[in-house]
Amino acid sequence: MPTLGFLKKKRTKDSTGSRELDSPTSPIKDGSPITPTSSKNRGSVISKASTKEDAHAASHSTQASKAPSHKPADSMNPSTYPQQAYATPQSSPEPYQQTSHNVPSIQNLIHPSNNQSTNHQYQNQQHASKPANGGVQQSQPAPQQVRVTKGKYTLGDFAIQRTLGTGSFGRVHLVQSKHNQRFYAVKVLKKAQVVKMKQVEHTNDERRMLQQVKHPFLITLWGTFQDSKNLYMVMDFVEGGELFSLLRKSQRFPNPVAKFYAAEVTLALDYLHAQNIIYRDLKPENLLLDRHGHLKITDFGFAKEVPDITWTLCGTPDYLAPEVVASKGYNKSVDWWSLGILIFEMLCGFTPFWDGGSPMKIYENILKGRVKYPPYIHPDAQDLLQKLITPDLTKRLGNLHAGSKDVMNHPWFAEVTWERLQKKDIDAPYVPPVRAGVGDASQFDKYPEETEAYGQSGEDPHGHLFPDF
Ligand SMILES: Nc1ncnc2c1ncn2[C@@H]1O[C@H](COP(=O)(O)OP(=O)(O)OP(=O)(O)O)[C@@H](O)[C@H]1O
Repeated sequence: MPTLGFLKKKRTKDSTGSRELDSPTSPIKDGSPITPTSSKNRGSVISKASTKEDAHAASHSTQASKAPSHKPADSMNPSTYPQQAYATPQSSPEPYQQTSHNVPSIQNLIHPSNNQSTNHQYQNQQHASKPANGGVQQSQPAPQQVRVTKGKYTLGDFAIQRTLGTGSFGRVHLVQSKHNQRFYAVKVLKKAQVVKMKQVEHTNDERRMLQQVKHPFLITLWGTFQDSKNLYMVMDFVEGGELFSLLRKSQRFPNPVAKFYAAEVTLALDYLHAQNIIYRDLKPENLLLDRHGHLKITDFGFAKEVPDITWTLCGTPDYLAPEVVASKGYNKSVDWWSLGILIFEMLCGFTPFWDGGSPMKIYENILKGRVKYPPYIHPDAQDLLQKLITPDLTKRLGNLHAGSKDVMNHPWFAEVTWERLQKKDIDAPYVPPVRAGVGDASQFDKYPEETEAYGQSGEDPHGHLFPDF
């Protein structure tokens, strides 16, 4: 039975990939709903493997695995989901005051938002007109031109504030611009660490990809710079915290809530794939909530522009597609597999191949490909999941001739009005309790602060590897 302390347990990320295991209990052995730990110890597999051998070796040695563990929930009655999930979260009684916004409702998916204030910034974007085939828009066109990040910044332009999150190579800080007083998030990467972990190419890719993309559900990069030790990426500060935290507090999401987030992710994947970008690291930790409760995908550390196929082993163990685990060449199909894992995790509170926490065990399970669907999953959702979490690339939805349209046209998404969703013209099921625009970081975990000063001058042996920063 989960206790308050259990759910409150700090999720720590670390660079060694160690994980906390609360219980070796298999998630759905006895059919009882389970709840995972709130410990965010599920990091990414990071390998710059270019051959099968490299990839296998890397999967055994360099993965930084952070998987959730699971415990049986005490009482989870699906009929009480909306109230239970949001009105009485187990880990924190305060933040989830019930408002008209945070009562999840299927209506949210089909009725436009009254909140016009969220729309203005997207209304000039191009949208394909609604086809007669069930309301799914065409894949979004690639932008006419690459968005150029604004000018060059320096550390002196910002007042660095608290840490919002940490990753394998550095951390993300809340900062305030000394010029316009606005708040931003700055990702600081230690160059030596990036080089040591053979992530130079991925880091340069991350910068390039982020500069290139512009979409309502993708993070905006405003600029980059570097000093002798660190790389800096200036992004929008996304105030509502990680979807991961909300999911752990809620244990699992009601069907319409999972559908809302899955639909926003689907639009983002559709956009990325239209530009031949594979995202490769889909998971709730990388999905942030903006002040209105809409998603922003962050962390493009593994995003890759790939017109055809690629072989790199990267991602997060629980979310890896079998073709990645088996070190076969792969393409955009891996993101659709991960979307299936994400939807499963949102609906169940645990990932389908989790088993005792060992990445090797997870990989074995992925290759076996057997998924047990708990009885509370809606039949339409299960049908979609079966079509996404399939090793057969000739059957995986999203990877077929019609691409993302097959996913968007699936019956589980039937009530989604994609054009309105794209314009954020549909109320989110949960609005984070933040004070907008004032640097309110209350939705983020607290981390020990960096002790080494930024902005040091001196020897810079790695600077030449990052010419675009
Ligand atoms: N733009 C942002 N606004 C607010 N918080 C952010 C933003 N970007 C990142 N964060 C926070 O910082 C955390 C780490 O960011 P990110 O995942 O980009 O780092 P990373 O070093 O690539 O991590 P990992 O090692 O898991 O890949 C995120 O999980 C999130 O909590």
